[in-house]
Amino acid sequence: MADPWIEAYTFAVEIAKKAGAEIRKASESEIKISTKSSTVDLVTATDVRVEKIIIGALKEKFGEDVHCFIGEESISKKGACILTDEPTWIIDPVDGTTNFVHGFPFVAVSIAFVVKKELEFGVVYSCFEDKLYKGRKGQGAYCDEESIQVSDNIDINKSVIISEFGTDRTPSKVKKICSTMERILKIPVHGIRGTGTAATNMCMVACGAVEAFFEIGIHCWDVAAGAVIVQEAGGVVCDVDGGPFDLMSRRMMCANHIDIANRVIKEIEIFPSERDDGQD
Ligand SMILES: O=P(O)(O)O[C@H]1[C@H](O)[C@@H](O)[C@H](O)[C@@H](O)[C@@H]1O
Ligand SMILES: [Mg+2]
Repeated sequence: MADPWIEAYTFAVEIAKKAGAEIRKASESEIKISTKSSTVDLVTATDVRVEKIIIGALKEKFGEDVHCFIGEESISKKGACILTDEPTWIIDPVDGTTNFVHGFPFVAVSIAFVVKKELEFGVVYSCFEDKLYKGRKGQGAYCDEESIQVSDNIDINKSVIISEFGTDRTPSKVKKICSTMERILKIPVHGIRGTGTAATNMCMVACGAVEAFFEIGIHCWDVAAGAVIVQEAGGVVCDVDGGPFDLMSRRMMCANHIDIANRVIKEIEIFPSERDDGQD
């Protein structure tokens, strides 16, 4: 059967690259910064503008009301995001806004497409590295035109794990994150890393540079595209308690192998995080 979403997939790649070029250009001028949920949750005029460019281009290509959209910058103004069975684009125009503001060169455009609540494809463009990662359900994962696979190492003592501190500085949460990091270091693992963008972190798992990445407090737009890419590269995506991955839960673990995921999960001190869809 012909792929019903091939045109959307191809266009997502095109528009991610265009968006990335806008971000690179914007990094050469003064960056206008504001804050969202906390004083360290940054947003710039570029985040808002690039999201408008992406959604505008998708509407022009596929029709104004044909698809639904969950975009980081449009949703954060409206509140909860509701995922329906309709074809839905999930967009993070600038994943790694703090990096963008500081000139730390890991910033990604993340675009995913979901139909009947199932991820169809994901595109992550790491725009300063000029690397385009993509994954299409059942058709593999690629970095530029090269097929990518997760690491085949299943020895936790020889692994590198990614996690992030996020933007919520509630003391009890920060304590749990630090304690989790300490427990993972003591396994011991070869190291803990973090690029400051969830989308890129997931691509690091997908291409075998690290064994696992997890975070509590991320949003659906940070991880939707990366989730398809990791799965299509042969990895696993699940909840931080080992249960099924839930796009709206703000919790995500991905790994090259379920055994690595489960070993790391043993050390994670879970803390509560409000869901993206506002449900309990
Ligand atoms: O840069 P944004 O799009 O805000 O996303 C980041 C997120 O806010 C942080 O919680 C994570 O730690 C980063 O890895 C993000 O990807
Ligand atoms: Mg993000």
